[in-house]
Amino acid sequence: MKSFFTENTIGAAFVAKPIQVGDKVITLGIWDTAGSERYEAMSRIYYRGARAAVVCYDLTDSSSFQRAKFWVKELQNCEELCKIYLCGTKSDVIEGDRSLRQIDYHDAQDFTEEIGAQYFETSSKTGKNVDELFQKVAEDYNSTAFQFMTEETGVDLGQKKDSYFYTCCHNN
Ligand SMILES: Nc1nc2c(ncn2[C@@H]2O[C@H](COP(=O)(O)OP(=O)(O)OP(=O)(O)O)[C@@H](O)[C@H]2O)c(=O)[nH]1
Repeated sequence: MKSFFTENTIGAAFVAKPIQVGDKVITLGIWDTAGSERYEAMSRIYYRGARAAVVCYDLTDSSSFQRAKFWVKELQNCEELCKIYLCGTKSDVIEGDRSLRQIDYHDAQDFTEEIGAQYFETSSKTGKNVDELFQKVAEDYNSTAFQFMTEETGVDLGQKKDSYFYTCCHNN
């Protein structure tokens, strides 16, 4: 998720975010990929091998929810091990005026349950729920790291500090 007031993403932007989980520090490697169709092929490069994906949509724009569904399907088909977090953005806007909400909270939650994901509503403007979302990603990663150890022979993710994951935002 990007900082507030940004240019359109072309390709992807990367940031490393260390997060304290118990007595460990998990450093998330976050790729912020372009949400627009124009950069679809490029976005695919970044989610390969991702352990988590935050698929964002704009709570005030129903077409962005449809687009988020597209990415969810794509991730489910291509990245079996990738845990999905669905994220409705611009919660500050709908808190200011509820009539601007285009996706009902319960509909988003139902969809999230259907796909076995987790749902968050955030604001990049106020920062609301953003830390909570990344904290959850890091905690989930930490608790499944040992499971991956058995699948990836020779790679001890319990010792490895980085977990690479990506976000696909579509707020426009
Ligand atoms: N009020 C409010 N505006 C937001 C929020 N998040 C994004 N915006 C605005 O929405 C517009 C698009 O935001 P971006 O973060 O560039 O959206 P994006 O979907 O990631 O766009 P791409 O990078 O092109 O994929 C910008 O004008 C932002 O300032 C938010 O949480 N609240």
